[in-house]
Amino acid sequence: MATTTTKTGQPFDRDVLDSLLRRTGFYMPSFEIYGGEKGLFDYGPPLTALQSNFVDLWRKHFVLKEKMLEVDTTIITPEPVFVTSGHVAKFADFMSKDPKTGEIFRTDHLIKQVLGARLKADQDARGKTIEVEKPDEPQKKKKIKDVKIEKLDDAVAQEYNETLAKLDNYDGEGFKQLIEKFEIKGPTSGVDLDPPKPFNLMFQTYIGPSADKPNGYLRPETAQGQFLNFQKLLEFNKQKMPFASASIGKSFRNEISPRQGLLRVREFLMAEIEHYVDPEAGKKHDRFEDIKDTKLTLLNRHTQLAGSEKTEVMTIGEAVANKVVDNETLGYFIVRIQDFLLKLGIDPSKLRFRQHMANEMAHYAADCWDAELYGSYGWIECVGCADRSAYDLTVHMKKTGAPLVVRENLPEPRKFKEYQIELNKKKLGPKFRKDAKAVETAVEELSQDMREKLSLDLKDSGKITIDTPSIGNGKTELEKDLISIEQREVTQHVREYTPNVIEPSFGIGRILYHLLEHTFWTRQSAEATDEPSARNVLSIPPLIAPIKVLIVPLSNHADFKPFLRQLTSTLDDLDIANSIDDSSASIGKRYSRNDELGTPFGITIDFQTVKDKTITLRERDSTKQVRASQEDICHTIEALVRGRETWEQVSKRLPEFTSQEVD
Ligand SMILES: Nc1ncnc2c1ncn2[C@@H]1O[C@H](COP(=O)(O)OP(=O)(O)OP(=O)(O)O)[C@@H](O)[C@H]1O
Repeated sequence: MATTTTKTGQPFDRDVLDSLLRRTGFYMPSFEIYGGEKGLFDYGPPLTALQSNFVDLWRKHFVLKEKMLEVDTTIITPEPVFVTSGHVAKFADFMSKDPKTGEIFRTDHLIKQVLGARLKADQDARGKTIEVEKPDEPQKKKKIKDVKIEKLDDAVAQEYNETLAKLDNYDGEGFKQLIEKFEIKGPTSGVDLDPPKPFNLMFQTYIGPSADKPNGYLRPETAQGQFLNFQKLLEFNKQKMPFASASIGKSFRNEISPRQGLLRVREFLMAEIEHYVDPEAGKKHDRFEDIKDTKLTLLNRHTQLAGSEKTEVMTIGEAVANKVVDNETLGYFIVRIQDFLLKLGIDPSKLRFRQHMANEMAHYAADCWDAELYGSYGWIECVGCADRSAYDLTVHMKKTGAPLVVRENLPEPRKFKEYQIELNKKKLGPKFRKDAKAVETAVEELSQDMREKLSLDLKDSGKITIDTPSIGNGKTELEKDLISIEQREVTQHVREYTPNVIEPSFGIGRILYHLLEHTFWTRQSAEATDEPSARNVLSIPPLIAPIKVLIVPLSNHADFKPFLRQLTSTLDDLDIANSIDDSSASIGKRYSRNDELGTPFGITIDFQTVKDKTITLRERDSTKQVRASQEDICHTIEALVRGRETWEQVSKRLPEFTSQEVD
């Protein structure tokens, strides 16, 4: 477990938070009464409400503010879509099997765990001090290093750290070599592991009753559904570029070994944006100027490749100008992601953006940064922000023929020279028969540079050789009676291009779990009660707290009932989630239970209320209270929940109320 502290500087204890979350019904293992199923969790009322508030905030922050086109596409996806997108071939993690115990591990996680444990043992051995008596001064004790067998050679420890810093950069062969080099064995058996094998993470399924073999998948991301609707969305946007689509929905990944609670699950809610941008305009962003001075904590790929995790703080303006971040649009979204996470209540000191290393990125991606959050599981990717170039739209267009392109009328006709190819189809068909189409496609895909080179070859030798990976030995020869390549002047009135895509991709469960870790702390000064958990607090910001106000009557006295009814109905009318606790527990205990649920405000109704219609308002983190009329308190709560006023401002404006009875 990584070391982390709460906002008050106390060591964070994951077991305490976990037991709080389970006891108060934030989440529970799915199918628990059937024994449960790894990597599947149900959210109870507090976490479901928190998730809804997250989604609401996300829609306001991104979809509404950025005028995105939100879509809701299907989860069940026919196989050809994921064959074309490359997921069937490549959406895999490497797994290592222990031949003796049958246990299966995700290879990179196993290596990380083993090297991490060795480094920890090394640190313990180096840092541990034992006390020995100096023979000449028996009364004085001297601290010496306890050199244990676990202590690593300096060079080895450094190599371990360097390997861990760039672990995401390895593939199957690389992992195999690491396992051999570092002598990593089955953790329980101690025997050699089978060589790492790729395991595709998609769940396969049968669509319809007549399928005799699996013919579909549950989507592992929402992105493809958005890409396939590109043409319709562009039309909806009146052909105007740039624009973005967005989608919030469930995704599914058959994770090899889901062992990190809510962080690695097999079914999870994602929120994804696909922002389409003209690559020729340098991926500039209209509002970059507004955010260019925002500071970010960045861990770039060069630092990681040098075996270090040292971050640097710089403005996004500097990062883009120095090409640390590839372009303005990518930079704009990195800043908007940071703004969102901070609004949510993420601790800024536990947020960094890490750049992907070359091998870690999909081969088509131009640049990719993950928002990583720090917690008891170490640094964890919670939002990916990738420049996917034109890859997805291009492959789907090639496969289906659908014009997933932008066509723009040029203000002035554009004249330029290009190499054009003509094939003699009368001869091509009979010569290549079933392969003729593949040859034609390979020719059409030749770049202008290649066409120029081949036109010279054709002139010199009367024939050319092109790459045709799906035919014979992968090369095809074409003689000049089959093909001609000429440079011609072209006048263009309409420009046609495939947009590039910048994709911020949020895993909602991972962010929510970190929010809970970041906002959890234990109150030291509370009164002792007979509940062991009484002092735990979740300081979830009012904006997204599941319930905003708890209403507590001093007792069950009938005189309090009309006030309860009136208050709850006023708060309901203001759209402020509230609950009533009229149980017989002491007011202090009732508030403590709600501090654990992250409820930011509490209202007490007491005999003073009956006399003068005033009520008290308590703030969760400070436990301070103010007293005012019902109307004033309800509007104050509204201002606090909508972020129009802070508690500091309220506590200066309204008279403080002190009562031993309440906290
Ligand atoms: N198994 C999972 N459980 C929960 N959230 C997930 C899971 N896999 C991915 N996510 C979330 O979806 C986001 C986008 O997915 P992406 O494909 O970039 O993740 P990834 O790189 O595959 O993650 P990892 O390397 O941790 O498996 C991640 O940032 C994360 O928040």
